[in-house]
Amino acid sequence: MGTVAVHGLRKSFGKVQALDGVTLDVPEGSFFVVLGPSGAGKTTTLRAIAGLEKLDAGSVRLDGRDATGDTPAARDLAMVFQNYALYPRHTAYENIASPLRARRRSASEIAAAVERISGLLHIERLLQRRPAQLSGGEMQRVALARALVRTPRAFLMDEPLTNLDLKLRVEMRTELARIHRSLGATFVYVTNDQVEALSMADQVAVLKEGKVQQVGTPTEVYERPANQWVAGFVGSPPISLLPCHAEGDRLIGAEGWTLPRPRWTTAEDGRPLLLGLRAEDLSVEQRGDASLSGELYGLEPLGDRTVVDVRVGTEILKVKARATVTGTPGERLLVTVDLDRAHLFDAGTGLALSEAGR
Ligand SMILES: Nc1ncnc2c1ncn2[C@@H]1O[C@H](COP(=O)(O)OP(=O)(O)OP(=O)(O)O)[C@@H](O)[C@H]1O
Repeated sequence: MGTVAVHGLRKSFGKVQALDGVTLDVPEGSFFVVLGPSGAGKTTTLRAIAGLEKLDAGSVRLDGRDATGDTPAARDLAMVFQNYALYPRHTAYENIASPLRARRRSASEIAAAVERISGLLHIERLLQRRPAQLSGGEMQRVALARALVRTPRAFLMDEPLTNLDLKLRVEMRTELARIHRSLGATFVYVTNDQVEALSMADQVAVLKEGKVQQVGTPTEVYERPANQWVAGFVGSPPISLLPCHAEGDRLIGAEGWTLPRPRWTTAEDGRPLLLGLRAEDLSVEQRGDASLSGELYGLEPLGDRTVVDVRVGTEILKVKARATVTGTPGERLLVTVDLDRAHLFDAGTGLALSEAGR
């Protein structure tokens, strides 16, 4: 077992509404990521699940049973935090074994559990060392092993990779996803890093100002953002959003450009819209029927590719191009648009328009 479900969570701190009706359903065994910017209410959600936060309203169900009134201990959940201090005088083995010792497990049971988790984290060689004899990355693995050595109902993880350098963080992402598969346990993982979320999650819940904006697989959240805000938060470089409206079979930009109206959109003529274009759905190197005219604003070389900033009226469009692309600021450019992959949002509500016709 290991399902976690929260319904209508509300929590305020003074004037701040940290949670404003959060409802989530975490399936058993899933890697469920709660993604949102700083202050969105991610940690508060996790603490509510763990029983560490007194709620104003809402319920928490664990394995289908109401656990809203249960103590943290009775919930049988493991919290994994950003900072995990190891006991400096103890070896890695003793550190990893400590949660099981505290629960008075037998020596043979402890040895088997430590051996298993150390194997998964590739730290068997380090077990007799003390923290001072470990590198930062090795310490992080030992700390993770200590958190994962138990088999609670679910693991609640609060940005556990934040304090690592970029290289190690990328490595640990792959490791955590692999460990999740091996353990088959339920992970509820909080992060503000969209790459982390998209690369590890089975399901992503996007949170903003205490409200769930969208829940879906990483592909759904990226390819079918529920609203303009999710479209802007998920994806790098950020999606370009251009004010426009439909008129007959054309889209007319506020900046004066026109494009063929995408076949799938149902928007009525004249309604204020935002056209969302991701950098990889735009090109300055190919020619197509649907194009926008602009001028080169800047180049951002990223090694494997270059992001070309193109100014269309007062808007800057981000376009992914080959690393070798060149140009001079101010020169005229045509940006080809893949309208089948474009997004349209209601400019008033920010909600994505129905894509039933796609
Ligand atoms: N104990 C507290 N007292 C007062 N305000 C709090 C408290 N805990 C959280 N808040 C406020 O509630 C809001 C949500 O905080 P929370 O820590 O859940 O956000 P978060 O999404 O985890 O952010 P971060 O990514 O920065 O950790 C924030 O505005 C925060 O300032």
